[in-house]
Amino acid sequence: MEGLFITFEGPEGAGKTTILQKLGKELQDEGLDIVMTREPGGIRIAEQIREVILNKSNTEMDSRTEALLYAAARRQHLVERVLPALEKGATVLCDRFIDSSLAYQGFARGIGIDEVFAINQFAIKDVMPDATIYFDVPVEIGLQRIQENKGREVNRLDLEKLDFHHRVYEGFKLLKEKFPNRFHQIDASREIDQVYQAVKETILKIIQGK
Ligand SMILES: Nc1ncnc2c1ncn2[C@@H]1O[C@H](COP(=O)(O)OP(=O)(O)OP(=O)(O)O)[C@@H](O)[C@H]1O
Ligand SMILES: Cc1cn([C@H]2C[C@H](O)[C@@H](COP(=O)(O)O)O2)c(=O)[nH]c1=O
Repeated sequence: MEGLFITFEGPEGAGKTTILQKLGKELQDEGLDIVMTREPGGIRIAEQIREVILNKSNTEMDSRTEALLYAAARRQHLVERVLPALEKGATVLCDRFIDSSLAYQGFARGIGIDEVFAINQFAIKDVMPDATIYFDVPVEIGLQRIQENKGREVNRLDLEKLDFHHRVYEGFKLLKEKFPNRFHQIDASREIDQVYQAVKETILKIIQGK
């Protein structure tokens, strides 16, 4: 049996983690086989790589090193967590995946979307998401939300200049155009309950249409 691989993508503070956790739990309570996970991280080795990438003191990190570390964490997480879940027929909800690398490292860092796609092909072979829930929110609103979230630790990428975050947003816009069938855009600037309902309806349709 083959499961469904659904990724959540978008700029900082869009609400991906909050909605993924709440919806995943609700769907589990309804009896669906849901696996919730995140990138970079989700399993021990990838969490260790996450610490290296996001550590605020690693300011000297080269962009290509950064791209390779994300791809390495992705490979390990895919093999250890995502593929076994898909093989047993689960629906995997994953907080970020390859599109974040394409938007952040490929576009915003300026390495190039095609080049970053190529190193990720080495990591993921042909495993792409079945669907991507894209949380569309203006950069300033997302950044304000994370500033107001006092429980969240500020990481190295949060500290990038506003211009970088605008390029990330532009990068995601290009990806929406490149993958129109896979990307399901949600207006994430709305009240959290409205965003939640929209994401839930979208995901249920995807699961029912499987
Ligand atoms: N629609 C919303 N309206 C207002 N606040 C929101 C909304 N969605 C999420 N938040 C709040 O914004 C903050 C960031 O949310 P969350 O961590 O879910 O975003 P994220 O997309 O996972 O961010 P990042 O990728 O930067 O970690 C949290 O404090 C959360 O409670
Ligand atoms: C997977 C992935 C992530 N990033 C960036 C995006 C965020 O700034 C951090 C992850 O933090 P979060 O709070 O868990 O969202 O990493 C990236 O630049 N490239 C990637 O491939």
